[in-house]
Amino acid sequence: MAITLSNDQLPAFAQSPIRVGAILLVLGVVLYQILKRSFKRYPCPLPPSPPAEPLLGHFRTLPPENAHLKHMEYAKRFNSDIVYFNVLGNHTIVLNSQKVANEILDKRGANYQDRPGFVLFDVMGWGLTLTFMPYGPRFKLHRSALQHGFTKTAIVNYRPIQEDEARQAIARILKRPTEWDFSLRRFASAIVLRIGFGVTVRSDDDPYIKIAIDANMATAKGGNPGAALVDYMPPFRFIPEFLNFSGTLQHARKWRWAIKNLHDIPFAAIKKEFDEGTANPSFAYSLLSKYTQNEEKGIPNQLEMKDIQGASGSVFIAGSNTTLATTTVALLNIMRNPEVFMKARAELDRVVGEDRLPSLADRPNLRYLDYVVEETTRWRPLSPIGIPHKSLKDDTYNGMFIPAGTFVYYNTYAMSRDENVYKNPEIFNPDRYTPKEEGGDGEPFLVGPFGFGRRICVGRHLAQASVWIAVATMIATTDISKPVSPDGRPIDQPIVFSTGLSSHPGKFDVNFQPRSEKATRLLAQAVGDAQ
Ligand code: HEM
Repeated sequence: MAITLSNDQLPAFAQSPIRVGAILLVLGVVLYQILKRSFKRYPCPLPPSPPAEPLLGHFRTLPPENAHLKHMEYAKRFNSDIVYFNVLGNHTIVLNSQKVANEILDKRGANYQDRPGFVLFDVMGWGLTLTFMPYGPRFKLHRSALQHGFTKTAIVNYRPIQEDEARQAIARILKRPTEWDFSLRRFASAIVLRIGFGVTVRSDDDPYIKIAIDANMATAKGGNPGAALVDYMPPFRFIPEFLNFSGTLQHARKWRWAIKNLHDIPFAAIKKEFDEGTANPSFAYSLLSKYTQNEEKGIPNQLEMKDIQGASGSVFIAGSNTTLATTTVALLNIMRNPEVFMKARAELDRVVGEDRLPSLADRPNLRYLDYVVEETTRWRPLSPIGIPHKSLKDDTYNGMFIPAGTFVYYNTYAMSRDENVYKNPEIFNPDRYTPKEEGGDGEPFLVGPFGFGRRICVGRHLAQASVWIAVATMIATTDISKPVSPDGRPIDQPIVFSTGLSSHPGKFDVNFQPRSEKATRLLAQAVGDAQ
């Protein structure tokens, strides 16, 4: 018996013949690409991989959640620290050890400095953002400008900003302890807005905070970079809206305004102040100065105005949520491990004393606090399987073939749990880095949390300094412990980490108490009337 469906019984996408045609066309092109890549012959075997399905390859094998854990299992099962996947015809490898990540991404970095196309993020308005930029002349210009702007030496200029924002944040936490997460969010956003664009956040309801929240939300809801349908089918980005059945592409188009605001509003403010000669020093300021000097000398500018705007926006998007999540993980561990808290405070008291607040100039003398920050990024790397690189040319490693265009993920989480390197890796233990000559285990710092090779995080020194000063100021002025139940027992809270390309801890409660009247006075003097 034939079943006939009326038009309104069909799913929405099937009600328009043009839509159906467009979908079939997209599917046809995808199919062609999958077949073309899947049946290609290579000079030597690809790295080991689990069984694949026809056409889909490993599309359904790759776990959408907690991928780092599944990849650790695969590495064990195949006894190989490189595992291969074919995702809809795209070659993908996952590097599961520090050694292989160094060999491939560091030592052969020139070949692995491309990125997969982050088309959705481009549509959203992040096209001039280094993190999502493919290898090419524009990448080189942005990379060089940002690398130069955030060297260990260059960031010394930003210390007063970091110290000021850390003190303001801790003073606010002591006033409104239950809103500690908002204070840390404001801290992380304010630092990158001040350093990136030279604009200052003056209150909790400052319009810049709203701009930052909107931009972060729009970006987070875009899903994982490189994982949307349009990332696999770039021409699909031009599809007219009435044919657009992709929720993520609809979202990206709808929220472009938020990313545009983030680029336009702070930049217009700094540009005006720059022209009037009243701008504060910032990354945008230094690029604008260079631009003007070149113009005056008649030297052609390689970075156009829109590049300066994009590169300053990169500082915000790459530096705000990352710094927030890392500071939050540090706080979580300080709360859970009273012995770490007491040891860090004893070190601060010994070196800084109680008559002033710690500053970044004290950092070389406060080694244990450095270990706390290093242990934070090892214990819970922000990007458990990294932000993927892409290879430019065919390569062979240990008899395994890595075709040009392969997406390369690095499993930093697996590296952080490598028992050949880290004893009891689940334990948060900053002392693991104490040198052997001093009776410690002399375990190495983990470099993977900030990536590898020619795409390594350009803001890593700045980020570590921001987390460090927040933690130092917190420990010096505030007693931090677990909340207690009505019968006086400390409450252990289960913490859920979000999964995806970056992993953030969910909200938890903390018992914050002022350490002493003196400490509170020092904070109040330092922040003045800032709220
Ligand atoms: C604790 C905080 C941070 C963490 C954990 C972090 C981590 C990372 C990671 C894993 C990558 C990818 C590296 C790779 O692909 O190999 C990256 C890239 C990047 N980070 Fe950070 N980051 C942090 C803070 C910052 C800050 C404050 C800035 C500001 C300047 C920044 C700017 C960038 C940029 C521009 C890139 C893209 C580099 C490229 O693609 O060439 N990051 N970061």
